[in-house]
Amino acid sequence: MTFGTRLAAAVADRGPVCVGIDPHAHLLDAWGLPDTAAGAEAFGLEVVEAAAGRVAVVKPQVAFYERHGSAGLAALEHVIRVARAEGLLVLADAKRGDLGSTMDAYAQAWLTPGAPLEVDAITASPYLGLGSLEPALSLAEANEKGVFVLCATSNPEGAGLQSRADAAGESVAASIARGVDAWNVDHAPDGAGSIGLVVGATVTAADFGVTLTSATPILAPGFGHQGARLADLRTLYPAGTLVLANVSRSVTGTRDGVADAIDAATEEAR
Ligand SMILES: O=c1ccn([C@@H]2O[C@H](COP(=O)(O)O)[C@@H](O)[C@H]2O)c(=O)[nH]1
Repeated sequence: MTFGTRLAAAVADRGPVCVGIDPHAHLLDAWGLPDTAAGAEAFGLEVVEAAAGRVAVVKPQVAFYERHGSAGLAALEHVIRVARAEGLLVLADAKRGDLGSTMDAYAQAWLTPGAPLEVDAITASPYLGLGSLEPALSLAEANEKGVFVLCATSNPEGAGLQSRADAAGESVAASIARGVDAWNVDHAPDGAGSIGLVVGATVTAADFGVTLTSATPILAPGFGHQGARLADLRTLYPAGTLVLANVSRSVTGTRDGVADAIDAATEEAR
């Protein structure tokens, strides 16, 4: 079954909340864990335990494991394995992006069955041109995986670049959205696309000239800590779009409160 179809079924079953696994040093400290690979692993496993059966997707932020070197990557591998075994879809926020032949290697690392870091989907950066991501999109399709391409990001610095328009008036973000949508229409005629866009909840897609469609799933970071409200989910994104509403710091602030915070987030999003 394609990633897009699995994602649509999981979101229909468990709702749109995606739980971010971001073991910031200050969170490890608040949880009474060491700022080490072992601490990040324990954090990740506890978040997975709380998320399992509650939400469709978890999103480990790869940077917080990479900062611990090879031990951190081993910890991430373990967290990913346990999450997938628990029936969660795992979207690795790796933001990979490079020229085609290197992009192919990134895709082999993350999107190949049996690879140590195998996940269900990754985030990717189109800064080298959307076409440079093609090897990852093709491998994702062959292996029934997904890729979420940065489009209009939630950070305040993003718009300065992403809203820049070409001579015809099309913004960078709109051109990425159009290209991803065309891929999904071509490759997923049933309408459940496996290639998504990252469109932050702190921005308005229309301000970038971006049209969101039902063919293309959306990863929406920016809820909670960055200021957007889950209660506004349906006004922020058009009806009919499959949206993953990411919450990271706002549900992992206290070690014994993660499950309750996830339940509250799910309720608010509903
Ligand atoms: O546009 C983007 C793309 C990715 N992110 C990532 O999402 C989480 C947000 O964490 P919060 O604690 O919920 O703010 C984090 O991993 C970012 O790197 C984003 O925020 N915006």
